Amino acid sequence: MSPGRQQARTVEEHAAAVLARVAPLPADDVALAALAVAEPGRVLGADVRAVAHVPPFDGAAMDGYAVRLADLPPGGATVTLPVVGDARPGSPAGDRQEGEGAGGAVRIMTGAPVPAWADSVVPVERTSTERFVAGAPTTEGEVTLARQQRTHVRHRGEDVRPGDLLARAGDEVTPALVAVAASAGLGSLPVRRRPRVAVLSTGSELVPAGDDPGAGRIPDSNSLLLAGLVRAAGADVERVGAVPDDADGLRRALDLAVGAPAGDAAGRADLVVTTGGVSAGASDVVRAVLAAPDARLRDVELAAVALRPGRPQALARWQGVPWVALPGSPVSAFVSFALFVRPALAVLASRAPARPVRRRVASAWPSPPGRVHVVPVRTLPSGEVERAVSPAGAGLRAGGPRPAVGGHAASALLGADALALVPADAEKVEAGDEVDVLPLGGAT
Ligand SMILES: Nc1nc2c(c(=O)[nH]1)N[C@H]1C(S)=C(S)[C@@H](COP(=O)(O)OP(=O)(O)OC[C@H]3O[C@@H](n4cnc5c(N)ncnc54)[C@H](O)[C@@H]3O)O[C@H]1N2
Ligand code: MOO
Repeated sequence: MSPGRQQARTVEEHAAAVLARVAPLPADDVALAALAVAEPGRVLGADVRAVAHVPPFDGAAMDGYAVRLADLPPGGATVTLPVVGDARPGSPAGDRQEGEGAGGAVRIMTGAPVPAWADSVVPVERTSTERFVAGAPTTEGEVTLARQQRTHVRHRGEDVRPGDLLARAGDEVTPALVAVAASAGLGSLPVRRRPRVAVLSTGSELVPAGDDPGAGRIPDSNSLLLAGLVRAAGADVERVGAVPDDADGLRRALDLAVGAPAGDAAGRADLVVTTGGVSAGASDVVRAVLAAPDARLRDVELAAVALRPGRPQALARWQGVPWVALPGSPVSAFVSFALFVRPALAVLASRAPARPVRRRVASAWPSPPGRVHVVPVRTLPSGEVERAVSPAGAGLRAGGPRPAVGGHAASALLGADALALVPADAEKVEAGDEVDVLPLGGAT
């Protein structure tokens, strides 16, 4: 289609068009220590299998004496055995001759290898010694003990064996997986690179947050919003900030945003997300850049999506990097991120995307038909949802009892934990209706 014409689309069609532009990133081996300390939430690029036995040897599960069951009388009668040695954690069981000490008792601490001839550990509190004194030399020459019900030996490989599946491709790396992988002989895991996302907002009215805006200007909130949402979705963010409505300025900012020159994958963005400038205005700079031929620009799609808020959308590639252009109104940008960008980040990272769930509505709200109406909601303790308002109720001021609606009324997001997706043909939402709700997973 010609880049000047908007294509009418459903939400699903536009989401599919975004996903068609991204693919899972490659996986690299990353050291377990780095995953534990600095890289939470990475996703596996391949199945993970154990390479070693856990436990790696037969070891004591109790502090006590390692003995041979055959040397203890059945029926609970006691026997006195000579103490023939010590086995401490970290000392190899193999440093004694095979069979050396057999018929005696070896003082053994939890985690130490059990001598090859022994098959049972009697806890110290069940013996004549009663207790070991930490740090003190152990000198007793003999010990009186009896056969126990349990052997208190952890057997080699009883938990994990080489080749056992520990986690599947697509699973998130958790602290427990890092720990179990370490025990099972691995030093690293194959994880997908985190997506790198460049975000920038467009608009000559924008000033950096905290600056005095002056007449007719407003603080740039979208580049902060997008940066935070990208981070919350587990990707790395490069925030370029706000760019005025000047086509050449936007082209330069896009060059900066995509990063290193084509061909140098390291440091290059995987996705560029912009806000603003996609509707029909004379100063809509994204539209202007998308309409003019440029060797850096490819695969332009302008879409009018049946979505409220968030109708005007655009897609392209800049220097080969997928570019998702969202509308500028803050709630429109938020909703568009949840519906179109977050799923793309899930594909890049090889994660399962967030799926809508069905929720009952606690109290009615109006819903203009014609487009999918996305409503910030909060979940009540009962599991029902109600329309979100800001903590101060500020959104309620505009039209009496009804919250202010539309792409500009962002304060309702402060009270939201999910987005209700009301179908395009619904004229109202009544208490007791069930609606699809997309959980925000803490990312608002
Ligand atoms: N004639 C038409 N006008 C508009 C249409 C249309 O179809 N025909 N669509 C409307 C809809 S729907 C939306 S949504 C907006 C989206 O327009 P743009 O993407 O071009 O966004 P802007 O015009 O740049 O900004 C819209 C609004 O949001 C404020 N804004 C923009 N960027 C930021 C930012 N970084 N931080 C805070 N606020 C921002 C901006 O000042 C405007 O108030 O177009 C409608 N118009
Ligand atoms: O669709 Mo606009 O995104 O109404 O606010």
